[in-house]
Amino acid sequence: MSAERNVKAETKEHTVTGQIPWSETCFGCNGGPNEGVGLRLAVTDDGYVACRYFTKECHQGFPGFVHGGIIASYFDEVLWGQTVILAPEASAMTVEMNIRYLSAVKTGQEIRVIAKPAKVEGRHIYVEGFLLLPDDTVAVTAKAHYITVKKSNTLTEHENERMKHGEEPAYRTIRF
Ligand SMILES: CCCCCCCCCCCCCC(=O)SCCNC(=O)CCNC(=O)[C@H](O)C(C)(C)COP(=O)(O)OP(=O)(O)OC[C@H]1O[C@@H](n2cnc3c(N)ncnc32)[C@H](O)[C@@H]1OP(=O)(O)O
Repeated sequence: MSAERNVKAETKEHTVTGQIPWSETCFGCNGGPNEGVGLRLAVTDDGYVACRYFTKECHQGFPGFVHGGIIASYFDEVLWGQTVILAPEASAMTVEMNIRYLSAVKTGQEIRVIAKPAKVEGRHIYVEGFLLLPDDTVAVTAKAHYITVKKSNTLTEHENERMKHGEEPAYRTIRF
C-alpha cells in the first residue's frame, strides 16, 4: 500500500446550502457536558458533507494529539451524513470502515472533515472522506460502507423528539 503522506490538498471555496439535522442522543453530534464530539454537518451545493471542527483537549490519546478512536468517530459521523442526503426516509448503519492515519492530528486546532458524494448499490452506500489540517495537509483518509434500515427500527419516539431540525449552518462557505 503506498503511503501518500504529507500531501496538501488543492482547495477551493464551497458554498454551504444547509445542515444535516443533529440529535442530542448521538455521541457524534452532542458536544455538551457529557463530552460527546459535537460535530455539525454542513451540506455543500456540489454534494459534499463537510465539517469545521475545533479538536478538544479531552479527546487526547498521546499527549497533545487526538485519539485515533475519536478520529474514527469524526468519520463515522461525517460520512454517515451522505446517507441522510441519499436516503432521508431511512436510517443507515455502519457495517465496515477503513481508516488511514497519515499524520497525527493535534488537539486545540481547527480541522475540516469532508465526505465525498457517495456510491449507492441498493441498500449499500459507500462513502469516502478525508481530514484536512489547518495547512491543508491530508492527515487522514477513510472509506465506509453503510446499510440502510427502516428508521422505525433504529430511532425511538424519544430520540425522534430530541432530533434538532431548523438550525442554520454556522458558516456560508467552507474551503477544502
Ligand atoms: C436523520 C436521522 C437522524 C438520526 C440521528 C441519529 C444520529 C446517528 C448517527 C450515527 C452515525 C454512525 C453510524 C453508526 O455508528 S451505526 C453503529 C455501528 N454499526 C452497527 O452496529 C451495525 C451492526 N449491523 C447490523 O445491525 C445489521 O447488520 C444491519 C441492521 C446493518 C443489517 O441487518 P439487516 O437484517 O437489515 O440486513 P441483512 O443482515 O440481511 O444484511 C443486508 C445486507 O448487508 C450486508 N452486510 C451486513 N453486514 C455486513 C458487514 N459487516 N459487512 C459487509 N456487508 C454486510 C449483507 O451481506 C446484506 O447484503 P446483500 O445480501 O443485501 O447484498
